[in-house]
Amino acid sequence: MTGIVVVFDFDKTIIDLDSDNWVVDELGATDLFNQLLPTMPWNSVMDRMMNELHTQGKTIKDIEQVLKRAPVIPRVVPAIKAAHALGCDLKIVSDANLFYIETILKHLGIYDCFSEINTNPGYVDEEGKLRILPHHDFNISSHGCSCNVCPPNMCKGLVIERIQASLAKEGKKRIIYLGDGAGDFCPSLKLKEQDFIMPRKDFPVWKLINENRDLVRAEIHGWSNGEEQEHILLQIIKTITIEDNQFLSVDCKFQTIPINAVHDALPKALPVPY
Ligand SMILES: Cc1ncc(C[n+]2csc(CCOP(=O)(O)O)c2C)c(N)n1
Ligand SMILES: [Mg+2]
Repeated sequence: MTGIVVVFDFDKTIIDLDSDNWVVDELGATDLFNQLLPTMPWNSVMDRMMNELHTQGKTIKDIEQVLKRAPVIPRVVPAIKAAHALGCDLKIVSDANLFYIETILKHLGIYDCFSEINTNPGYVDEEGKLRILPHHDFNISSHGCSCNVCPPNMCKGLVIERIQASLAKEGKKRIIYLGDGAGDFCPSLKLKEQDFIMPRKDFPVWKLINENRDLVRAEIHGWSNGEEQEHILLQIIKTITIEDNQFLSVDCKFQTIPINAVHDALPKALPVPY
């Protein structure tokens, strides 16, 4: 374990579009979706749309097939696998829903790379209908965030604060956060000096961060495409790992390996220290 937590947004950070719009558009329900949107919160529209699609005879299988065709940002899957293999703790924080995210991550073979998915609950009910519920039930109370950007159903900043509170106990030290949307601005403000924010360039979070640079304590590293995302993420992980092991590393022919990794790789019979 590296002591690094990597937090990924999902839509437009792992896949290259908004999963809600993708499902609605691909199943031919765009017009109804657009009619409903001015009348109720996004989250409630999605639940209602799933009800409509079920009534029209669209099955969970149909929805799964559409999700499995969602375009993935190139190089993101190898980047996630590499970050996991390097010992980072990977988590998702997303305003999509659990059913969509689990279906896509399993399809891509990276579901097991993540220790946590924080999102809107999504499950198939006894009638075979997909239900989508808010992460935070705004009918009972507001989540209380005053940043003016978070949607009523989810404040990602509160999720990050909960993750931060658990880090100290687990001995983890630093967060790398990747996101694109306005909802990723609030968690950016919660990150500390030792953390890293990776906003997608020219997307809403990029604009918000640039307008509020003095409020962001974390180091900012923008990315424009999957190749850049992969390169920057792995570079940050390597830099942190080297910093943390600067007195405890050996130079091998091709790369620097932390001494504890070398130790773990040696036969157990060798005397320690060797
Ligand atoms: C005012 C307003 N307009 C639209 C939306 C909905 N919305 C926008 S981006 C997105 C995907 C987020 O997934 P991820 O967090 O994985 O990027 C969703 C569900 C909203 N909540 N508020
Ligand atoms: Mg997003």
